[in-house]
Amino acid sequence: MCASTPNTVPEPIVLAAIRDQRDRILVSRRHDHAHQGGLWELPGGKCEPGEAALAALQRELQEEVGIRAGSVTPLIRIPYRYPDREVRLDVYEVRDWAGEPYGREGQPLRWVSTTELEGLAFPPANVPILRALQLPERYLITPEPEQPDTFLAALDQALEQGIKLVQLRIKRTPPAGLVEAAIERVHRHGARILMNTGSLTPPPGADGIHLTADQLQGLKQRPLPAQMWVGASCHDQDELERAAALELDFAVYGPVQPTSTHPDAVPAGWAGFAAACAAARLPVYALGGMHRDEAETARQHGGQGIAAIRGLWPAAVQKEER
Ligand SMILES: Nc1nc2c([nH]c(=O)n2[C@@H]2O[C@H](COP(=O)(O)OP(=O)(O)OP(=O)(O)O)[C@@H](O)[C@H]2O)c(=O)[nH]1
Ligand SMILES: [Mg+2]
Repeated sequence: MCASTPNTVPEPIVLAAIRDQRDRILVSRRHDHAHQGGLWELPGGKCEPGEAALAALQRELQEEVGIRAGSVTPLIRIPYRYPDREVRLDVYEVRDWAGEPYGREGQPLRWVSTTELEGLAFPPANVPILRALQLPERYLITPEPEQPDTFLAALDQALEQGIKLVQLRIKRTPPAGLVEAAIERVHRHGARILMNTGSLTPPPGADGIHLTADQLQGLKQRPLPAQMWVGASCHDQDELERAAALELDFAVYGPVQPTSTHPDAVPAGWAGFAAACAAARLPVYALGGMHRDEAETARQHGGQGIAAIRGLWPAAVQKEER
């Protein structure tokens, strides 16, 4: 439900990220006189008192763009405080619908790729929503590279299986040429690669960095420009808040389930993960004991998807390396 009693802020808003088969998103332009007027937006609006979120979404879609949504899945929830109002944006992904969208209130509509979204002016609350639209459901973290050939073969296999975001996690000196070869392979598959090596400066060609929780603590500002991506590992609400305050692109949160790599850590469970995501102001991946097919579960709990080493690294090679 998106009901609110008179004294509970923020105001619940439902938004639709309508995605067509070419992976384009439908955006509309807000009327000049509206709150955040003149900016681009996702269709949607305020829940009426007592109205369930999905009912509100269907009503807003009918009123604003004249369609009826088919399958609807949660994408992200963003709490945001404007100087004059506080909102909670619940964004749902809509991949099929009945009717042909048109601006029923006379507003201009456009279908744009997730890259083109970057060039449009949206209300500031939408920044993490745009990132959520660009991020995949699975985030592969690589095991420490040992044998370059075996490592690169496994990486190829993971990419062939559809991995679109890779964290190259290297804690020791890597074999010569391995980083360059990994970057080349990732890009060949149209995927992105973030470095987790302790350095805040990515090597040429890499798409950004992934910060450890310790690195996150030490930072006063976002370490890279907006066109590169910065993710961070978080274990509690304070760290998630810090990652959002530094305007990072996403976080991983865990452990969500028990994991052999951190046997002493108390898992948050899915309920704990859901609570963390609900308060976070950026996309969050579930980490710790995740299996490849749990991305949907993570989504249902308000997450972006799953992050994993073992769960996403090709099994055959994992066995060889043991
Ligand atoms: N629809 C929409 N609203 C957004 C977005 N981002 C964002 O911060 N908002 C804020 O969410 C609030 C709700 O927006 P709305 O104006 O669409 O509400 P509504 O359709 O019920 O309109 P109404 O008040 O004319 O009935 C506004 O304060 C708006 O600034 C967005 O992407 N789409
Ligand atoms: Mg609206």
